[in-house]
Amino acid sequence: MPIETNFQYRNQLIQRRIDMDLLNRSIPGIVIYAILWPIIIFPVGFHLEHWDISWRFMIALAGVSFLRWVQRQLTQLWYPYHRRSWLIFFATSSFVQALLWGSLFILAIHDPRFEPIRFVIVLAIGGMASGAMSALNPRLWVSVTNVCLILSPGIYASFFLVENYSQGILITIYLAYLVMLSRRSNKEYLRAFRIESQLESQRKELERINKIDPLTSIFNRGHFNTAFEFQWNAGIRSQQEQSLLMIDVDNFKLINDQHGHLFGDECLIYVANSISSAAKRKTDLIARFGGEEFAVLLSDTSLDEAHQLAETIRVEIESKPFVFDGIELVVTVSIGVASFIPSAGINSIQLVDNADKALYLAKEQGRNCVRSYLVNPSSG
Ligand SMILES: Nc1nc2c(ncn2[C@@H]2O[C@H](COP(=O)(O)OP(=O)(O)OP(=O)(O)O)[C@@H](O)[C@H]2O)c(=O)[nH]1
Repeated sequence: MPIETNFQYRNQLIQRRIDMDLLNRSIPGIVIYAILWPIIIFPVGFHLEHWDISWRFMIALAGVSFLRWVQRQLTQLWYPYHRRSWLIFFATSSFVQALLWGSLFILAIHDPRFEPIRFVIVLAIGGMASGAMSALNPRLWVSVTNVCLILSPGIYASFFLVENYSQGILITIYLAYLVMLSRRSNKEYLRAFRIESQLESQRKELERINKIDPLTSIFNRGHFNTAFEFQWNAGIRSQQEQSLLMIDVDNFKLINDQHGHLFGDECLIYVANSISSAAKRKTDLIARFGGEEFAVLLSDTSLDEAHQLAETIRVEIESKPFVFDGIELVVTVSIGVASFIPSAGINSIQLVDNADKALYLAKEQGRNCVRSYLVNPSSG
């Protein structure tokens, strides 16, 4: 993936995670915003005396909560296709609900009909503002706007409708305190989030390093063993033939001795690349098995097909001289091939043993050749 696309993708994942945190943290609010009003008015019988305003607020608050609940249910279908409209709907619906409570705040402060429930409304609004601040914190603009919409109508009513300045100042200080707190917790949230993402990418990198041979950048033996075991067991179910190539560089000790270890290392990289360019199927598992030995596991491949591929690899390596540091060298490999249809009675190690035996035969019979393990391997 190009760096820019990778960055965009990572950024998308981060935005998605933040939005889902926002959604999940706001779920309790969906219920609380809707049920708080009936809890306040029913016990004191406010709805009997002022049924008109009571029912209007009840329907409005429950309606917005219902829409927010519907959005939550549709998130899986909606969010991936149109994140922007999802976020706008989320913010608008929570702002409308905050504004409804803000209007109740004005009424509680200056409308005499609200006298019996004034204290409870103020208490509920104070709690709700601080709850909204922490729940909506993943997006600072959503939490700050929400808190402002809940509390600023109370500030307006205190200063301009009932001229209770100390009350107005108190609510203003409370609002400023919540905004400051909101900024701080948002910073902490993002910091924790960044640390978590860094740890996650470090974990993935470690996992990758654990699987990869640092010299040749193909899989190492540890990963090969795990993947081989997995593929073998899958083969027992599917009854697909599994073939294994064991590839060994010929006279590699001599190459090292004559041209040095650095040259030898580059030579191993060259061989690994040549094998990778010949064994192209996504299911081919290529690994460095040991020093100058490589293994290729081919699933759903017969012995004949594996032998052909081994021959292609051998010819490919032999035909293009390896050049490093001005030195040109013809490198050759010997390859042992073995094949099995996995069954519960056969240990996967048997396939490795057979491929090793065939490799040994190839070395014995002059190197730079391919030998297959048959019932009688010498007939390969
Ligand atoms: N440069 C380098 N050499 C390595 C590495 N791993 C193993 N070797 C060397 O590979 C050589 C393998 O030698 P041998 O096992 O005798 O095999 P060979 O010389 O290839 O002989 P045949 O396999 O019989 O053709 C040893 O000298 C190891 O030190 C490595 O990562 N880099």
